Amino acid sequence: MADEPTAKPPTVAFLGPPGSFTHKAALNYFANPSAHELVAETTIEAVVTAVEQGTTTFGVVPFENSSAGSVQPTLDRLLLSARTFPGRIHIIDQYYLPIHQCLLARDDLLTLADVTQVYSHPMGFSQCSQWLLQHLPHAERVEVTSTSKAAELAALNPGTVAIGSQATTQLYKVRVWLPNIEDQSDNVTRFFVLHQSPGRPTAEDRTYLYFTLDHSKPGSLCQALDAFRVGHLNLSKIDTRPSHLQPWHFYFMVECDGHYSQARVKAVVAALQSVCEKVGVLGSYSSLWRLT
Ligand SMILES: O=C(O)C(=O)C[C@]1(C(=O)O)C=C[C@@H](O)C=C1
Repeated sequence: MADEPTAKPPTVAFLGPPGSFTHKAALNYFANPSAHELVAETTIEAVVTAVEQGTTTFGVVPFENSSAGSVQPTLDRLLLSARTFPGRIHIIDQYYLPIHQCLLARDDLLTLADVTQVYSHPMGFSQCSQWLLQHLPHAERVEVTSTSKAAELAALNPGTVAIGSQATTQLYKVRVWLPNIEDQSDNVTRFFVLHQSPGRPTAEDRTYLYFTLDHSKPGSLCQALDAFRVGHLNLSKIDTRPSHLQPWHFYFMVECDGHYSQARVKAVVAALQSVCEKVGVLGSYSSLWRLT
């Protein structure tokens, strides 16, 4: 008798290659390894595309870091998705991961003076900028798509090092030369979990949304922000990103209290719609700090 086809587990796309901090966040969040298949993508944009096109069930992307700020490729790609395919992608949860950066090197590199190039993700460089100025001012910085890609390259190229996670030492031929080189020891990155269906309300939620307005009208931003004051929704984050529609035109990306399914959030979104050119909701998720 032919074997029954076994149901494939849900897939989770993450910024790869394996050994990135996003990989660690995905492993921690989807803690039961046999219930999910983790799939490495080469860029943050590719993770979002996979969720958008339904080739993966979930996606995990870095959103912001406590010392380096917002992860702009994530903001821009989420914005593009919301504008091109409104409602296709939802942020359904957040996850916080402490980030400890290591200087990673091959076994044959013995003094810092011999380092010619340092590979890392732009956020890795930003989190270690003081350390780099002090210890490797002479080395060229080469930005790559992730800290695990950096480790992979440092393993292959003599004279180079990487800034990244200790986890890469089990995957690539690099060792931890120096641990904890981040400028702030309480360095934390917040990640978003993406899915095609919205998340259910919990006891305390936050909503991430965007709007744009007439930049030539005095007080238009004030009017938009006033909708949150009137609706008693606290704001926890605000960014501006270029709209790419015309020069010097921006989208505002805002995180506020509440779940989009609640009347109080819907009322604020309706108020925004009456004063803004465009408004969109990117998702609602628990405001709980889940940290390991
Ligand atoms: O390069 C990685 O390892 C990533 O997972 C990306 C990323 C980021 O974009 O912030 C994630 C966590 C750290 O803040 C550094 C880099």
